[in-house]
Amino acid sequence: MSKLRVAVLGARGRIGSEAVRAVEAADDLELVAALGRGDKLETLVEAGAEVVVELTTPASVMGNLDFCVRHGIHAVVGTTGWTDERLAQLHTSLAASPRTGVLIAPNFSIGAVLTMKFSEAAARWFESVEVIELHHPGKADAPSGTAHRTAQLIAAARTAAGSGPQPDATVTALDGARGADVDGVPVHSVRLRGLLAHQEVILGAEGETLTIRHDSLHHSSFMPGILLGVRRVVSAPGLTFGLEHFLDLG
Ligand SMILES: NC(=O)C1=CN([C@@H]2O[C@H](COP(=O)(O)OP(=O)(O)OC[C@H]3O[C@@H](n4cnc5c(N)ncnc54)[C@H](OP(=O)(O)O)[C@@H]3O)[C@@H](O)[C@H]2O)C=CC1
Ligand SMILES: O=C(O)C1=N[C@H](C(=O)O)C[C@H](O)C1
Repeated sequence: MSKLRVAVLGARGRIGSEAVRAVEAADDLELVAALGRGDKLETLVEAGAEVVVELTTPASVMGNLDFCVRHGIHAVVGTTGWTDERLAQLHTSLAASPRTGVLIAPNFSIGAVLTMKFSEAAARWFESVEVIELHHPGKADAPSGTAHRTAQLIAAARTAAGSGPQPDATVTALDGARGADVDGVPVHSVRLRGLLAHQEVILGAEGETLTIRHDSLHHSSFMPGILLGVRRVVSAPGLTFGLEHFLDLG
């Protein structure tokens, strides 16, 4: 059986360099290009890449995806910074290339995907909920894409359940003390030497709290999800948002 031809964009970065090693180690995949900033995207076409793994920066991802989609190259995207406007732009590009698949995964680790699922399921049962994400100090964006998505899912679940606004009697606060407001859910970002990628969702009701915590201790935690995405995206045309759509979570 022929191997799937895979390229990595952001190949010299923290997660990109790990992805290069993971693709090289997979028997059914062939690494045909490993590009960093300044390298020509045309190399992807010359190398015959069928799938690109996009792990760059929010400033680069849209241009890279536009090129891939125009050339019918499927993409597995871990880069953060997704807004409704950006997703709408991507939908428009994909409409002109209907056989191309793009997976955007706010987080490729199974534990993080489950954290989002569990938080969404728990949200309706608790009056209060806050998200704390903790990352290495080299991270460019805050809050993390995972925390943003988690808060959106929690907020949607609360709305669907008819939950009211969260109790909070704060009258005065220093700027930032109550975190960022994502659809009514406070999200707090910690940047600390020694950490990699961690998240806690704390839910509270009268007399009890529930804490759902996930820790990525090494970039290897993201690799099974990236490889699954690469193998599945070739037969999933259009936009898939979230790795959970490629997992059988019951
Ligand atoms: N979904 C998930 O599970 C995960 C997502 N991420 C996300 O992935 C992204 C990268 O994270 P991380 O590896 O830590 O960041 P790094 O800064 O370590 O890596 C990004 C790399 O992309 C390169 N780059 C920038 N622009 C381009 C371009 N146009 N073409 C090719 N390469 C480019 C950078 O080069 P230079 O250094 O020269 O600027 C750098 O080497 C972030 O958005 C992060 O949040 C990270 C981990 C897991
Ligand atoms: O930059 C990182 O490191 C990570 N980015 C993603 C995010 O913003 O959620 C995924 C994971 O948290 C690691």
